[in-house]
Amino acid sequence: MPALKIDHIVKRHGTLETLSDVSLSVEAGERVALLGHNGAGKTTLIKIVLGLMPKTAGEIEVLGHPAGSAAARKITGYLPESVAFHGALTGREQLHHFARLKSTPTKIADDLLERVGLAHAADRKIRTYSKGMRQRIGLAQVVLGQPKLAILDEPTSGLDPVSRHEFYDIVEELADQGAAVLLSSHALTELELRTDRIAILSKGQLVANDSLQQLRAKASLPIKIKISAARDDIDGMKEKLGGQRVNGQSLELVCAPDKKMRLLSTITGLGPAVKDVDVTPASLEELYRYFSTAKESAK
Ligand SMILES: Nc1ncnc2c1ncn2[C@@H]1O[C@H](COP(=O)(O)OP(=O)(O)OP(=O)(O)O)[C@@H](O)[C@H]1O
Repeated sequence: MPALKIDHIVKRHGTLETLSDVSLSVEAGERVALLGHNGAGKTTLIKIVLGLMPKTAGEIEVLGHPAGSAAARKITGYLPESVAFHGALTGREQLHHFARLKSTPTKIADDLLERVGLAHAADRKIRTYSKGMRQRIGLAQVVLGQPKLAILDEPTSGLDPVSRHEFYDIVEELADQGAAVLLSSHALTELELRTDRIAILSKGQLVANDSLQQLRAKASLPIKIKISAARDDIDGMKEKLGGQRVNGQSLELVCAPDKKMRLLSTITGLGPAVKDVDVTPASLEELYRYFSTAKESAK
């Protein structure tokens, strides 16, 4: 049984259909990124999963429990996009409060403050915290309940690169402990390595739902190959291989994925004339653009 099963969900606001027949599952231990333009329907879907907004049609289950039921809420952790805490409480007091609500020993909350890098500020009022520090309290609050499903809405917006990295380490630990993670974000580059599957919503429809590797195979977007020449014979190399000359000593080629191995074998055949080769497959950003616009251009 998947930890989260979203089955043919439809949401209408009056005549406006914001989710059209969306189906998506997340397994225990899996990290799924939910992507989409502004207004694509991500927050609407998340609110329905949490039971905060009624659906028009379809079913959602969290480990077999209906979305929004007490049993589903008990095993779900949620970090909203703009997390708000009581500014007059210290980080420790706030987390102890959550621990009591979740019937968890406060010692675990203290350990988590350390884990999210807030031990030094634990006894300061939250109103003195930066956005990143508040996000860390938010993540600690999610981890505290040992959720079976963690839903993180734009969790890293406003975080610096180091904090983002540490944030994803904790998300990974959560998944390693068996939680299913559904994470909405616009920060595509960081998601490439830190999620197992990518789901793309476009105008309320799920237009992609696969691993990065599978999405690359389906889109079959061109691959970039950059060759650095060992000697000053880049023009000779360009004559043999084609492509564009860049930065004096390098050549950039673009090829279809199924032509890659043949081209690489031609390049290695040039022997010591080639100093280095970089192969860059389609990035998540390029795939995202491809899948979120493919539907529109097909119309
Ligand atoms: N209560 C509501 N009444 C009417 N329309 C709504 C309501 N809530 C959301 N919508 C519409 O539903 C669509 C999806 O909105 P949603 O907030 O889910 O998008 P999103 O993908 O989360 O966008 P963002 O990345 O900007 O947060 C938008 O067109 C929005 O205007």
